[in-house]
Amino acid sequence: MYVVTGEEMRQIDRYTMDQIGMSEELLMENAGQAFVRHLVSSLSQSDDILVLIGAGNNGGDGFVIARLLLEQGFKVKTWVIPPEEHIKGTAKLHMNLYRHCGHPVSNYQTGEAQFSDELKDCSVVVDALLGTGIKGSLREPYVKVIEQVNKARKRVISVDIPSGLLASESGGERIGILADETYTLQAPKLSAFLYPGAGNYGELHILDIAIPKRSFEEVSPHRHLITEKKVQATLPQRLGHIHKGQAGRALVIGGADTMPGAPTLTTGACLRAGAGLVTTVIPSRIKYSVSQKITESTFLFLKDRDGEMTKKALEEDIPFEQFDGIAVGPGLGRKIAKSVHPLLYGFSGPAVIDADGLFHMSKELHLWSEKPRQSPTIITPHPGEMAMLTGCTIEEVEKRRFQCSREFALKYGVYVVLKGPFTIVTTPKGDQWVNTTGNASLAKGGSGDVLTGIILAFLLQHSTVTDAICNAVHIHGKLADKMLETHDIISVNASDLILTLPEVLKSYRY
Ligand SMILES: NC(=O)C1=CN([C@@H]2O[C@H](COP(=O)(O)OP(=O)(O)OC[C@H]3O[C@@H](n4cnc5c(N)ncnc54)[C@H](O)[C@@H]3O)[C@@H](O)[C@H]2O)[C@H](O)CC1
Ligand SMILES: [K+]
Repeated sequence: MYVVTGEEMRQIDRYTMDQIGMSEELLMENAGQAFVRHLVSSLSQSDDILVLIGAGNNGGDGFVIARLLLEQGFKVKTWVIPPEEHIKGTAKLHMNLYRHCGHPVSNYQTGEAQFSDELKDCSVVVDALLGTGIKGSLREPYVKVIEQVNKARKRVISVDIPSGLLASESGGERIGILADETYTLQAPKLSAFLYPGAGNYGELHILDIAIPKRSFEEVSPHRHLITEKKVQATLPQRLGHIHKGQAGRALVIGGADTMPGAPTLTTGACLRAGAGLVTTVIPSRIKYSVSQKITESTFLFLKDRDGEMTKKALEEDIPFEQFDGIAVGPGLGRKIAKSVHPLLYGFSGPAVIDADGLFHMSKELHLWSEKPRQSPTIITPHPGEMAMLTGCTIEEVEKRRFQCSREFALKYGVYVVLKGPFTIVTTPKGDQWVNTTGNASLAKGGSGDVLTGIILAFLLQHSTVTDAICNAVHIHGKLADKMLETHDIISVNASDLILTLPEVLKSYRY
């Protein structure tokens, strides 16, 4: 499943029409058919449905939807919002088809007062005002109508995208329909995953309107959705004759006097996610508090200063060659200078850099561009850490989540896991994967440490790095979703996620 910009969707449509030979009329009919097929089970014959039609092809979809609903006996009022003569091309063709069936159209331009009354009295609004063709700031009469719809607090269902939003941008101050559900056509658009606009989408559904795979392959968008099906098919298997060394020897480096919990969580998650052996490297001074909490890992206690492991101890006292993969950073501390590149450069396995590890990395980026690692490096920044790494503000990172992480991944040859609602995984070649699991309970200290542990464990058990990371991100979100079945959203702790791993992983087995 691809994730596309408005421009890519236009190219895909063009290819489908010009090269495959499917007409726009057919695609529009398919869009309306698919929309109605999915919607009818949640509608009742007593619903009063208002279909709002704009000037472009999104409005054309609206005419198909209105016709099909009327033919099935639903009560539908169809409102054309711009002057009717603005409706052209394929949308006009479907308007005529609708009219030829004997169905009536109301015009907002001549019936504003009646529109307000009907909006007040309806139970469902179908938003077919504007789709991916919108440019620049929203013009009248759309601004007024959208504000009115948002105030009316009806069940609102948007066609393709909530009208007013741009397909590829985050929304910001834009006025847009606040939908309860959005039925997007064939492939989700970027703005479905970029806040604040993503909040306008409501529940996102993806409709198959029969655009062939070939059209997508020709345009080849580099973004994909992480799907449950793919995760299920690629989760690590454990063979009967395997021994613990073959399930991956993991090294977790982190912790400081003020942060003993972070490496504890990473280690716990790494064990629960299947690593065969885990060694936790922490400063001597927290050895009792951490080792008491983890039964199954072994430890290396390093010399510390000001409660943190020293640069010298990190570089000289760890037998890196004994391990298959590393996670460095959780609770590592920032008080004294450390360097991540020399630790990892000669290491032959995958390495995950998180939290304070990213802080130290941000001070030595020249090293990473001069000497990229041969083995996979995975960084797991939240937007604040991404801002630190790129020199952008957090707002800029949030607005340009896809671009920002891709630019960084390409420049430094690393995998980037940009965390947040809809975490984006980017490969060093620039392919991107968007995650849709998880919820706001993860906005709590420690949840990132758990993710790092799962990523490390999966890296040691999967045959491809991208699958390992995508599956870890997906399962981590799923843990939070599972927790909400029994816990309130504000009271899920990071350690609860680790306890939920066995049940969630089991539910993914065939
Ligand atoms: N994806 C597909 O395969 C299919 C998509 N369909 C639908 O088509 C729309 C895109 O249609 P398009 O005609 O390009 O654009 P819109 O309907 O979004 O609107 C264009 C319309 O809006 C006016 N306009 C532009 N900018 C503004 C603005 N800032 N303020 C007000 N008005 C604006 C412009 O003048 C045009 O008149 C897609 O989303 C799908 O819903 C096909 O139906 C099936 C195939
Ligand atoms: K719309």
